[in-house]
Amino acid sequence: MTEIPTILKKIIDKKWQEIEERQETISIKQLEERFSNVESPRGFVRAIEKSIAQGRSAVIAEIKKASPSKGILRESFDPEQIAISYEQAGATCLSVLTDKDFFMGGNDYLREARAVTKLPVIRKDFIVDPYQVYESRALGADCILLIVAVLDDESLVNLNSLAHELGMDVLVEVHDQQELTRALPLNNRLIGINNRNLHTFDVSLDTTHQLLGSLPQDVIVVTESGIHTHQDVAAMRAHHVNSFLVGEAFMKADNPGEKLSELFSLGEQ
Ligand SMILES: O=C(O)c1ccccc1NCC(=O)[C@H](O)[C@H](O)COP(=O)(O)O
Repeated sequence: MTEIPTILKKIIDKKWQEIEERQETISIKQLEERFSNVESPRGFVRAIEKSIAQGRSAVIAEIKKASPSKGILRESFDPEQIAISYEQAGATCLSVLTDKDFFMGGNDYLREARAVTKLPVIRKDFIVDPYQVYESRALGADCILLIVAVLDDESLVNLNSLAHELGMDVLVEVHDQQELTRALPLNNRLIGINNRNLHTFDVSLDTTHQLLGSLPQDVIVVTESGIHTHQDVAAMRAHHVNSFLVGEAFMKADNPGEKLSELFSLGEQ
């Protein structure tokens, strides 16, 4: 029987094509030459540590116009305005989707959002090749996402080391025990537990609750996807999960920043 590719496989196939095309336009050497024109990374992990030390939830507020599972999330989409509203509402960091084909994102959105705030920004994309790590740094990203499900062990180690060498932080994302076992030897400070199964799109917050017991004390857990209510936030905080990556709930609100304040009551913690 022919294997039916999941959306994740389609995304990764398309990524390799995109990388090939971009390399023809601009080389790694040229990307490196751009580093001097972008501000040094802002300290993504440091900002999260600071929020947690102050007893606040560290909210990584996402800017995404669309997603494969939900289609268009927000018709009126202005990354600069959204970024400003998140910063005013007390977000700790920003997450900007740069994938164009499946999320209607863009590299310019990252540049624009970062330029109008002081917040550290993660480039939310599907990173599979060193070229994209250089590109992320040249864009001004403060952190990159590495999704364990789409990387073999060697690539995971190499991409993680390269990002750190270039001064960026890394959010290593897992969804199950097997992926977590592969992620732990990296000794990364930040581990994201994605509550969304990227093959089926099923979302369950139990994913975070179930994996928590397998994490060392010194790891900061970021719970990702499917956070919509006060109860969702409270259940995580009750288990000492204080870092949240939230997209859809904010993107569907008239005012994303107001929704952030309402969901996290940041002034009151
Ligand atoms: O969201 C999708 O449909 C999706 C499909 C395939 C790969 C990744 C996908 N999403 C990335 C994310 O996990 C979310 O953007 C992020 O965690 C925020 O989730 P949410 O708050 O549920 O928008």
